Amino acid sequence: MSDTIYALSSGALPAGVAVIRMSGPAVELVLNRLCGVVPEPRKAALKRLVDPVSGDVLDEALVLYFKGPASFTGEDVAELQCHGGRAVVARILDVLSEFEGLRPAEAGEFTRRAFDRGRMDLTEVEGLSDLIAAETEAQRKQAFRQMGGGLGRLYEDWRKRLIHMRAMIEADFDFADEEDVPGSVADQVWDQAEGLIGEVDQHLEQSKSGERLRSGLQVVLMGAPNAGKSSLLNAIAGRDVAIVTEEAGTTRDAIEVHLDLGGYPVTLVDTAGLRETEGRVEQEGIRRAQARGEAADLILWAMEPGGLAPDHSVSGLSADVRQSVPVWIVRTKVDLETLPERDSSGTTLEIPVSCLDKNGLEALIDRLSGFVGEMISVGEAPLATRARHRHFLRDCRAALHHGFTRDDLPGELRAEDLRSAADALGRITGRIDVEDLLDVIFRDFCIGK
Ligand SMILES: Nc1nc2c(c(=O)[nH]1)N(C=O)[C@@H](CNc1ccc(C(=O)N[C@@H](CCC(=O)O)C(=O)O)cc1)CN2
Ligand SMILES: Nc1nc2c(ncn2[C@@H]2O[C@H](COP(=O)(O)OP(=O)(O)OP(=O)(O)O)[C@@H](O)[C@H]2O)c(=O)[nH]1
Repeated sequence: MSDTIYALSSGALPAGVAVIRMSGPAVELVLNRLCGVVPEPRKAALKRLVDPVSGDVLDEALVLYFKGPASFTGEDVAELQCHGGRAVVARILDVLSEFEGLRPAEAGEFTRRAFDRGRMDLTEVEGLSDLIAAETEAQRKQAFRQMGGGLGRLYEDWRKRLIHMRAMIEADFDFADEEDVPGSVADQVWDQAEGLIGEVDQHLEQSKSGERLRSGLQVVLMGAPNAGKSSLLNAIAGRDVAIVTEEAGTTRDAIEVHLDLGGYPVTLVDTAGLRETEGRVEQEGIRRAQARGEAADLILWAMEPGGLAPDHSVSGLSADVRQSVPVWIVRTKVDLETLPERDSSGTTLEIPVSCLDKNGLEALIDRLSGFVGEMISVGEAPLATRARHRHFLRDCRAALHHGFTRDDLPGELRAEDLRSAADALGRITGRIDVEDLLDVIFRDFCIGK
C-alpha cells in the first residue's frame, strides 16, 4: 500500500488562503481525526481543525474531500483550505507529519500518481507543468491545450495507424507468397507509411514554433563597453534592471529580463561589453557574452556614435555568430547626433534609439514584436513543445523511412520498422517504457503539484 502524501499546494506565505493537499489511503482517517467527520465528497465543508493529540483548535478551514478514483490523483484526496498565515500552515503540516503513514510529498508527486494510475499521459503531464510555468497568454494557451490531451491524441492516432498497418502486413504473410506484387496489401501499407512520413515532417517543421513558444526567444544585447546596452535593456523593460554607469565595463555577468511581447515570451539578455581586457572577471564576462550570442535567436548590436560595428576584428562578434544569428544594429544615444535615416542604397540599416528622450524606442519594440510573431507562428494544430518530443519523432520518422525505402528487405523486417516507429510515439506519450525519463520530467514540478 502506498504512503499518504501531503504538501502545501498553494504559493508563498503569508497569503489570504493556503491549500494543503493530501492523497492516499490514510486520507479518510486523517479527516476523521482532524475535523471529526469525512465531509461529503466534492462538497466544501467549513470545519474546525483540531489537533487530535493536544485538543488544540488549529484553524477554521474549508475542507474538501474527493473519494478515489474520482480525484486528481485517482486516490482518496483531501484539501484543507485554511488561513494563509505562516504559523497556521506550519502547525497544520506539523500535526499531519505525526500521523502514521503520512509523509511530505516530493515535487510533482501528486501528478506522478495521476500518471501512474493512467489518468494522464506524459504529454498531458508536461502540459500541466508548462501551464504552471506559463508567463504569457500564448504560452498559457499552448500549455492548456497540451494538458487537455491535444498533442497526446495526435501521437496516439498515429501510433494506432502504425499498429494497424503492421497488422495488415502480418496478416498478409499468411496468405500471399513472398513476391511483392503491385497493388498488394504491402504496397498499400507502404503508401500509407509514406503519407505518414509527410505528416510527421510537417509536424516537426511547425513544431519549431511550439518549442520557441514554450521556452521563449532569446534576444541578446551586445556591443562595445559603454555603447548603451544596459540603458537599452532598462528602457525596453520599462524598469531599472541593469546597472548603468559612465564607466566602461560595468556589466559583467549576463542579466536577463522576461518580456511579454503581444503574448509571446522573450528573454532579453544584457551582456558584458566586448573589448580586449586584462581583467579576469571582465574576460569571463566577455566569454559569457559570446556564448549567449551564439545561443541567441536575435542579437541587438548596440553602437554609439563613432562606436564599433559587429564585424570589428577585435571587439566584434565571432564569425560563427555572425553567420548563424540575425544581427540588428541599434544606433544608441542618437540624441547626441543627427543620423541619416537611410544609407546610400536607400535601405534602413540601423535602428536609431535614444534612451535619454526615448526617441525610436517604440519603433524598436514594434520591430521586435514583429520578429517574434514571425518566429513563433502557432495555428490551431497541436505542436511538439520539447526536445524530447522532437527526439522521438525523429526516431519514428527514421524507422518509417527505413521500412519505406528498403523494399529489398524481407517483409518481416520491414514490418518490424513499423513497430519501432509506433514505439517511438509511445515513448512520447509514456505508454511505452519511459521509466528512465520520469524523474527528469517530474523534477521540474513544484512541491504540492
Ligand atoms: N482546489 C483545487 N483547485 C484546483 C485543483 C486542485 O487539485 N484543487 N487542480 C489540480 O490540478 C486543478 C483542477 N483540476 C482537477 C482535475 C481533476 C479533478 C477531479 O476530481 N477529477 C475527477 C472527477 C472529475 C469530475 O467530477 O468531473 C476525475 O477525473 O475522476 C479535480 C481537479 C486546478 N484547480
Ligand atoms: N546621451 C545619452 N547617453 C546615454 C544613452 N544611453 C546610455 N547613455 C549613457 O552611456 C553610458 C553607458 O551606458 P550603459 O547603458 O551603462 O552602457 P553599457 O553598454 O551597458 O556599458 P557596459 O556595461 O560597460 O558594457 C552611461 O553614462 C549612460 O548614461 C542615450 O540614449 N543618450
